[in-house]
Amino acid sequence: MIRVENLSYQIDGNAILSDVCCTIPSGQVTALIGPNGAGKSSLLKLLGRIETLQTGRVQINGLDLAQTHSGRLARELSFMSQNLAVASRLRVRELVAFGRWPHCHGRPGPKDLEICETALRNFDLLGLADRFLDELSGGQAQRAHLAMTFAQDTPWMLLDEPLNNLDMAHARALMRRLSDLRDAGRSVVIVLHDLNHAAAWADHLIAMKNGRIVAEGDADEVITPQTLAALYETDVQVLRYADRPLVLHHI
Ligand SMILES: Nc1ncnc2c1ncn2[C@@H]1O[C@H](COP(=O)(O)OP(=O)(O)OP(=O)(O)O)[C@@H](O)[C@H]1O
Repeated sequence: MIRVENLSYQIDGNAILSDVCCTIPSGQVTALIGPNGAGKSSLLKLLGRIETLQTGRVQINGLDLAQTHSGRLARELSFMSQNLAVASRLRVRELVAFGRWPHCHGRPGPKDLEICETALRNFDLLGLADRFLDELSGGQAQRAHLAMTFAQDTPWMLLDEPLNNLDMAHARALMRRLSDLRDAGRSVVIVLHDLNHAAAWADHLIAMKNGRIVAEGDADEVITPQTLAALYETDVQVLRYADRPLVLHHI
């Protein structure tokens, strides 16, 4: 599990996260939801040690985040950012191979090559493997970064809005793949704006607003008209489909 204790975070004196406490269960898909600016990415970046902890403590499977060696951490968790920094003269295959760095330190063996090939195949990238990253569409680039993250093959995956730019078929395929990983014992923390993907696939949801957690639980506990109206300050209808909440918010 990830245990978050009394996490507060400021930028230039402004409170971004205030006294966040939560337990993120292992072996589940946990979705972070909430309006723009709620603090979801900030929390995820602190969990992935992309940003440095200021106040509070985080333990990941018993490892103290602040004390863990970078090499060890990179074998425990992978992180995919919302903002993809694309190094243009890199080919897709080379980007995906970077995912193996924590395991092989630049000297890939047969197992590393096989994992990269599987990641390329799983994200529909075999035909694009030798393309430069700046020759890809937005969704193809997103899939290339996802393939790199999958190739890292860690017990925990932290993904910030991974559905960005993905068409509906690739979005559903990704969520299915995450669900399969969960069934194989992996743990996923995912920032999602699409509440129906959260309702359909997440085992646990954490709703954030103004740098605080305002609701937590399974989809039936969190995806309610009352909670969503308070969270997003807009009217929302919640129906049911396939025994899950279905959110209507587009008209
Ligand atoms: N580098 C920065 N400098 C100043 N303020 C920042 C910086 N990064 C984030 N913030 C602020 O921190 C708050 C939380 O941002 P964060 O990106 O964590 O929200 P979010 O819930 O992920 O939002 P979104 O859904 O829009 O991606 C926002 O008010 C944002 O303006």
